[in-house]
Amino acid sequence: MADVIEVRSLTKTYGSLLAVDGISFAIAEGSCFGLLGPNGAGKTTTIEMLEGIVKPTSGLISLFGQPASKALYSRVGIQFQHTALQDHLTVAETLQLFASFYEQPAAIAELVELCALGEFIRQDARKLSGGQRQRMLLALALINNPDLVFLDEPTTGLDPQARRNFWDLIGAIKAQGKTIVLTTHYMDEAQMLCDTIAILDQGQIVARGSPSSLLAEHFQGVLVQLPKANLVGKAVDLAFVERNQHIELLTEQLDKTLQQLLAQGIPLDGMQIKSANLDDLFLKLTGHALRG
Ligand SMILES: Nc1ncnc2c1ncn2[C@@H]1O[C@H](COP(=O)(O)OP(=O)(O)OP(=O)(O)O)[C@@H](O)[C@H]1O
Repeated sequence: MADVIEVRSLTKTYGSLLAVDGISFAIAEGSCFGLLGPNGAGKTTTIEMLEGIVKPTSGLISLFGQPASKALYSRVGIQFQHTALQDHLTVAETLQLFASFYEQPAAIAELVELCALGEFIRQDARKLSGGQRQRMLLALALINNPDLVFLDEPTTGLDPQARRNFWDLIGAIKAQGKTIVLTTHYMDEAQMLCDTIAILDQGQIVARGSPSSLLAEHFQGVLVQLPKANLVGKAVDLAFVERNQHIELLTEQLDKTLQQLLAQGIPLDGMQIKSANLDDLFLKLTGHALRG
């Protein structure tokens, strides 16, 4: 499949600060690509360079197989976290206003159905719930019928149900063959939606691939977590790492590990067994937690 975005040695400096440090990656057509990382990692700067909003210090960005140019951005839609909306317009009027900016806008009725805006289409666009507002902003991002859509933390602040509804919506957009670039602070969201992720840390990509292949590559087995209190006065003869209030062991042989713990007199009360997730991956790769 063709690459919709190709980035080579992309760098952005602000004075002496190297915000994005020579990163390279490609995003395949029709895929959902997630850019992840802690605060200050360089995600927004990277996305804004891809969106044509911030000028790179150096490096190359190709869109749809050609060097990025103003004309190619007509095929791009962007859902901003903060979009200025005009006062006293309903959702329907806001959609019509944004559609009027384009020669060939998407069919509004289809967007209303896709983004489930029908229930609140006559409401003031500035007086919507968080989930409703995000769905409307997504419809606005799709109003020029783009082939490539940027979603910047689209579910931040939404309740779990509204987040899940939004995930379904992203799935529906993907099913239309559009390519999606997503930033999110929610690792479950990235794991659920993204075909490929890149984890940024201090301006560099520290891991890139599909969530499942990255997890399989870095974690063979399961994680066993035990409260630290269980270890008081015991000498543990197994490799583990300390987390906040518990220790964590990675094992491929769960039976054997549990037997070893019991043989060393370590109680298993409060034990949890889990598969590694993207938070664990980030911690392993960088030595610090993805969220503070
Ligand atoms: N316009 C700017 N001028 C100076 N420094 C900037 C500017 N924009 C970003 N930075 C700095 O560049 C680094 C990367 O910032 P960026 O906003 O890209 O990170 P981020 O990963 O998006 O973080 P967050 O999750 O907090 O939004 C940070 O150290 C930030 O302070």
